[in-house]
Amino acid sequence: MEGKGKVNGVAAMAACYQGFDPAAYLQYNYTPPRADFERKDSIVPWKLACLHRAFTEGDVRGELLVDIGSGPTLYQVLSGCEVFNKVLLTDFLEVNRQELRGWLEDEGGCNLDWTPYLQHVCELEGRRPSAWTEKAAKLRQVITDIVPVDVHRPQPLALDALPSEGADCLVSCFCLESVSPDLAAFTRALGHIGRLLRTGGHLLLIGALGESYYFGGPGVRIPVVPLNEAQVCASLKESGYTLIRLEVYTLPQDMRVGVDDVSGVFFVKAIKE
Ligand SMILES: Nc1ncnc2c1ncn2[C@@H]1O[C@@H](CSCCNC[C@@H]2Cc3ccc([N+](=O)[O-])cc3CN2)[C@@H](O)[C@H]1O
Repeated sequence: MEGKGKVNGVAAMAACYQGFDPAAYLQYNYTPPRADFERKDSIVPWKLACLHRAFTEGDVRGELLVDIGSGPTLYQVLSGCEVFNKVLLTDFLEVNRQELRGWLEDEGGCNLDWTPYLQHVCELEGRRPSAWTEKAAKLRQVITDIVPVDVHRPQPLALDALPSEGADCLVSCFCLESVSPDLAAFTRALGHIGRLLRTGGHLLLIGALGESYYFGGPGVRIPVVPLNEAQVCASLKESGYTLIRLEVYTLPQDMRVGVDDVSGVFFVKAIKE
């Protein structure tokens, strides 16, 4: 029964994603108030600070960074692009891969202006905000490809997508809990992506706490497995990671804008044993 339930749950989830609307999703989550660089308690600056610290504190190094479930967003790799000379972006939907290619090709074909994000991360790096053009060029230089991914497959990427030794670092933001029908599927997915990571490589994981649904577009209600910190830590341990740091952001009331029922956001830095 569990096997049958597993297939139906994952297939049903994939069906939900057919209505995903990148432009709406970006509007819901990556514009003010959730992305307000003037507000100390806005969510996006908190996420960017976690990622900046994690990538620059000296233990994360190597050749290849893979972003699992990039969606239509780039913020996940704005710090990592200064540390790795190869960045692989991945997503399940062609509409999201197309959104990312639109930015990469720099012909105005994308639905969000990433300039304020680039400027903010430059400031975190002690650079002038006007260095954002150099950061954009750096990012366009290190992104090697934008490929399909399915975290429910034991091999989430095509076999030729990675070198045999695997990735040196994985980053994944708001993906696993949003594509898993239940906690067991979330934990299995963590294990699947772990197989893409070399032993001793780092996992940087951002996700939602207490989220049971979100809107991936007007009227596109997508179920999410609600997680708490203890479940995240237990799933990491069960999937072969050692936790280095867990940080939690609790949403202020005015960050609850009706596009989901998220109560908090977690940031995890872990290492694959
Ligand atoms: N089987 C699969 N394998 C890999 N990726 C898959 C699969 N299926 C769908 N995908 C891919 O995964 C998806 C990633 S976007 C998931 C959105 N997560 C929830 C949303 C995000 C969000 C953002 C910001 C804040 N905040 O507080 O600031 C809160 C929240 C909470 N709501 C999407 O790209 C899909 O294309």
